[in-house]
Amino acid sequence: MRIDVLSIFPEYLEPLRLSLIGKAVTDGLLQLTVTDPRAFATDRHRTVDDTPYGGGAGMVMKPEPWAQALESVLGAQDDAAASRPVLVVPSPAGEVFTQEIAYELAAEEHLVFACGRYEGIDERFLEWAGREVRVRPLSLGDYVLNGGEVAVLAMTEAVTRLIPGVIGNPESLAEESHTGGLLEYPVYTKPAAWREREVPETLLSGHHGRIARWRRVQQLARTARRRPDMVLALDPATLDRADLAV
Ligand SMILES: NC(=O)c1ccno1
Repeated sequence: MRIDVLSIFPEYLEPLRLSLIGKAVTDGLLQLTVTDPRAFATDRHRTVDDTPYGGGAGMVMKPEPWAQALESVLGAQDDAAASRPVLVVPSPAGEVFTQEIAYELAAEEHLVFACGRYEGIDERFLEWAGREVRVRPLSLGDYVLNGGEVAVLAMTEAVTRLIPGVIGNPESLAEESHTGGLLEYPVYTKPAAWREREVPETLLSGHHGRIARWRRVQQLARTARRRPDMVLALDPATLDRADLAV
């Protein structure tokens, strides 16, 4: 997978060089670049924003530096790419990013993230880009950040960890929250007794069937308590008779 990030604060993306994502790059599982649209601003002050037409507070990012920054990374892509890249635009006005979308994006060959700032990027840039790429405004949630960089860090981690070979043990992906429509069960490790608190005895039983059942019940109960919306969205076909007895 190739990921290109467009940001006027490239240093914000340095954490992507660390840990599992950094290792995915060194292992050749991920190509990662960061491009600053300010490099394509032609005036003496390298201006990338201006006042909004129609008035209003704040500044809007000018389309031309973004268009040239996008052209520079599309020009560098492997022409053999089977499908058009996805341009993810982090925005509070976007579709809410979910684990399901993370899996969708992890299946793509080429992602470009455009980290807008201020009041956003001139809409004509997104319309123009739509000729070459699939534009996808995405939001981390119903709140507003100062820019897209923090969202890109989160989305990039959520996506790249799903790329085969990035996570050491792919089985650990199978029982995570939001996989299968439920939140994950509580986890425990040594010591068995800690500050007068014991590990649930089922987990010490060695009885795999009982342990699996206990975990499933915990998932259902935790999801019902914390995210009743997810329970309502469950596909009844994924529930078995024992689940309905919870
Ligand atoms: N909610 C978000 O993802 C966001 C991105 C930029 N500002 O807010």
